[in-house]
Order: sequence, then structure tokens, then C-alpha cells
Amino acid sequence: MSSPTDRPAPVARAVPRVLSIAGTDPTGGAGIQADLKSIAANGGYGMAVVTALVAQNTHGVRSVHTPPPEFLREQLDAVSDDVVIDAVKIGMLGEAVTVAVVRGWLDTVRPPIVVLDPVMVSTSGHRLLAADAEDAVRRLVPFADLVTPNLPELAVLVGAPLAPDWATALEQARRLSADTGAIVLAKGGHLEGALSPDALVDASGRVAAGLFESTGERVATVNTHGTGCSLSSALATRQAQTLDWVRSLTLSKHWLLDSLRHADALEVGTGRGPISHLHALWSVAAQNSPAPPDQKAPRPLW
Ligand SMILES: Nc1ncnc2c1ncn2[C@@H]1O[C@H](COP(=O)(O)OP(=O)(O)OP(=O)(O)O)[C@@H](O)[C@H]1O
Ligand SMILES: Cc1ncc(CO)c(N)n1
Repeated sequence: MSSPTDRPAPVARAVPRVLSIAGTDPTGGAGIQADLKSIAANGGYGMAVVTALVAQNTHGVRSVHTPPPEFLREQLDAVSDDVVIDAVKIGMLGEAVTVAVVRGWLDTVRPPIVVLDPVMVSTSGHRLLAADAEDAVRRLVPFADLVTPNLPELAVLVGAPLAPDWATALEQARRLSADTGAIVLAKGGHLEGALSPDALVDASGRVAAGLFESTGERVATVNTHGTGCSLSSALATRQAQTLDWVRSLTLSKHWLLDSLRHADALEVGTGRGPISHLHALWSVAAQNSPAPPDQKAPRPLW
């Protein structure tokens, strides 16, 4: 079985080929659809393998359909048999058998950069990972370079109660990193307060002597659907460009905050809407759009 230490060293690439392995969101705010936009917005070429089809919108999850495991492996092999993969982002896995297929594929292909977003429960409270698959995800963590749990996911991964404050979250992240060898991005989106803290925690001290905190303002918006998916895809993309986790987090957070600031203008859905992944591209497109059509009355046809 592979581990982050027995894979080929990654090579920096201006436009990396980034594969998202995740579930879907037909409203485009989370899951694979968000990942593809996030990868593109951060300068990568996005590819996608679907683990689960999720009927959801900005209000919540209605139902989940899981394709057969053999078909998941066919999708994964179809990509890796043809394309050199610079980085992988793993999101919703859903079931233990899905975790096993992804783990088997990782062991065969050994992609140079792996980011694992251990998706467990949607913001609306719907399980996106079966309870009996939590252990399989825990055992998948050593196969990732970076794992990006929110606070409830961090608690499950270390088998502890939900961290009541940021200091306890950092302590749990340090424990997870020590136990698995992965770098942990602890995310404070679920805390309250004027700031939304995040931190790279690395028990082995490879990254910023063990701790790098990136604390940004908390944007006053309800439209935060898919922030975790979007951030982990941005991180996979930026790491494949820079080979530097601190720089990757700084670039990704800068983009995420701007995407949150532009979220309300999208007006997508009536619940917890998406962030504006492509706001920078759209402002350039608006500047380059043709002059409005001539407003003169149309010439009669006869
Ligand atoms: N209102 C906000 N303003 C600024 N940053 C935020 C806000 N909400 C979340 N974030 C940031 O978004 C990222 C994702 O954090 P969060 O803890 O919400 O993850 P998550 O629960 O996995 O996300 P998801 O909503 O996709 O399930 C973190 O960088 C966090 O700091
Ligand atoms: C497919 C999918 N992955 C992750 C999340 C969590 O944001 C979601 N709502 N849907």
C-alpha cells in the first residue's frame, strides 16, 4: 500500500491537471460542480469522477444514488489510463465500499498530490457518509498529503467530542496529524465571531515548523454552500502549481474570501446559496463584452 512518502515527487506545473473524486450537486454550489469551477478559477484543468449522485439544492439533500463500485473504478481507470494526474481532490465518498475502491485506485496510480476533504454531513444535517464508513475514511487519511476536516469531522476523525474553541481544534488537528502523517487543515467556518480561522497543522514540522494560521474576516453572508469543497479543490490546484502548502493556503483563502464577498450578487436559490467561484473571470468578461446593440427602432421588413 502507498503512503505519501513512497510516491514520485510532484513537479510544479503552470496549468495542473486536477482530478476531483466526489459527489454531485445539481445546483452547482457544492461537490463536483463546485470543484470544477474552483479548479478553473485557480488556474487548473479540472477533471471529475462521480462517487454519488445527490439530489440536493440550496435547502438541503433529498436523496442519494450510488453507482456500482465497478463503475466507479471504470471511471477512475478511464482517466488515469490516459491522462497524467498532477493532483487529486477527494470529497464525498458515501459508503465504505466506495472508500475501498478509491483507496485501491490510489494504491495503483499513486498520484503525486492528494487532498482529502472528509465529507460526512451536509450543512443541512443530511449524512453524506454512512456511519459504518467513518472508520474506512479514518484509515484513508494516511494516503492523503493534506486532510481538510471541518470541526465536526475533525472530532469524528480523532474520536473526541466536538472542539468547543479554536485552541482545542488545533490540539485535535495536531493529534490527527501525528497519528496519520498527513498535514491537517483545521477549518473554523463553524465557529462564531468576526474572524474565520484556518490553520495548517503538521506534527512532523515540515510545514511552517508545524503551524501556519490563516485567519480572515468572516464575510456576512448566508451563501456559504460548498465552501469546504471549493477550498479543498483550490488547495489541490495551487499545491500542484507551487509545491508549497503555505503559499497554496494563502492563495486559496484570498480567492475564497473574494468569492464569498461576491456570493450574494449571484441570487442562486432561496436557501444557503453558492459562492461566486468565477467572479474574477466575469469581471474581465464584462469589460470585454460588445457595446449594447443599437437602440434605434427596427427597420420595417416590407
Ligand atoms: N462566512 C464566512 N466568511 C469567511 N470565510 C468563511 C465563512 N464561512 C466559511 N468560511 C471559510 O470557508 C472554508 C470552509 O470552512 P467550513 O468550516 O465552513 O468547511 P465545511 O463545513 O467543510 O464547508 P461546507 O459548507 O462545504 O460543508 C474555511 O476556510 C472557512 O474559514
Ligand atoms: C456532493 C456534496 N459534497 C459535499 C457537500 C458538503 O458541502 C455537499 N453538500 N454535497
